[in-house]
Amino acid sequence: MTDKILQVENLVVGYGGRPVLTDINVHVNNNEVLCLIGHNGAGKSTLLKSIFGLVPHEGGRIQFNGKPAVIDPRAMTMAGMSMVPEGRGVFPGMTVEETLSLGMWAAGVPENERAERTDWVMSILPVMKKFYRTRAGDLSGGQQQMVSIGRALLSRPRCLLMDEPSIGLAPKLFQDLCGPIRELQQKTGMSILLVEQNVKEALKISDRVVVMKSGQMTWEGLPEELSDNKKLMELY
Ligand SMILES: Nc1ncnc2c1ncn2[C@@H]1O[C@H](COP(=O)(O)OP(=O)(O)OP(=O)(O)O)[C@@H](O)[C@H]1O
Repeated sequence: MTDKILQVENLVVGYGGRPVLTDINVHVNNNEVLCLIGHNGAGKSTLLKSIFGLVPHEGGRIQFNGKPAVIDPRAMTMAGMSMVPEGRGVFPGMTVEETLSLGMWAAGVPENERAERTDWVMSILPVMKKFYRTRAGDLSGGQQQMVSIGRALLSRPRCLLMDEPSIGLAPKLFQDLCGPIRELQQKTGMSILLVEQNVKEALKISDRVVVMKSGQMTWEGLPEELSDNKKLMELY
């Protein structure tokens, strides 16, 4: 087993011929939380989408668990990757129970394992039990975010991609979510690639940080190196 669960080399991605990621090199180790930060439009979401097979790349390569990644999110899920998309991606008309069932179907979880998987996710995010039969559209932003994270965990990923989970959440709610996520990551040895604008909270649960600017990686280091706001400003 390689110590790098994910390796991205010389990645080039664009939309309609316009380059967005020009030469990205980044890796995620087994059992670590890597925080990816950068200003709006730097290309963070595009990077996550290309890693998860939602957006094709024009150059470079992505290796996941020692194998080339494919441009097929379902295949990537089967291979052990999962994504919490920006904006949560829950269907307002579906209850939490239905959302999780659909998620398990999409992730190819065998029918006889689905009850146990649901129980496992509920044990990580127990507050979800309270709104299990509520339609996602009737939930608060924080509750919807929990559903989105719960759904991503159902496949028991080895690597979880999270795109700005704090968006639309009160800072306290995001703090409340960070604890169980870090705990789960440490318990399972899962890796997390976390894109976050709430840098202060994100750094608290991260092992390493990369900064992205205009489609390129511009800095890599430890969270404590960014505790000084001045340094952070320089890098942005
Ligand atoms: N589907 C798309 N088609 C065309 N251009 C796109 C598309 N998605 C993103 N872009 C462009 O690619 C660039 C990078 O966007 P991206 O969303 O990856 O950045 P980001 O760092 O995640 O920004 P934010 O923090 O605002 O979410 C932007 O200029 C954006 O307008």
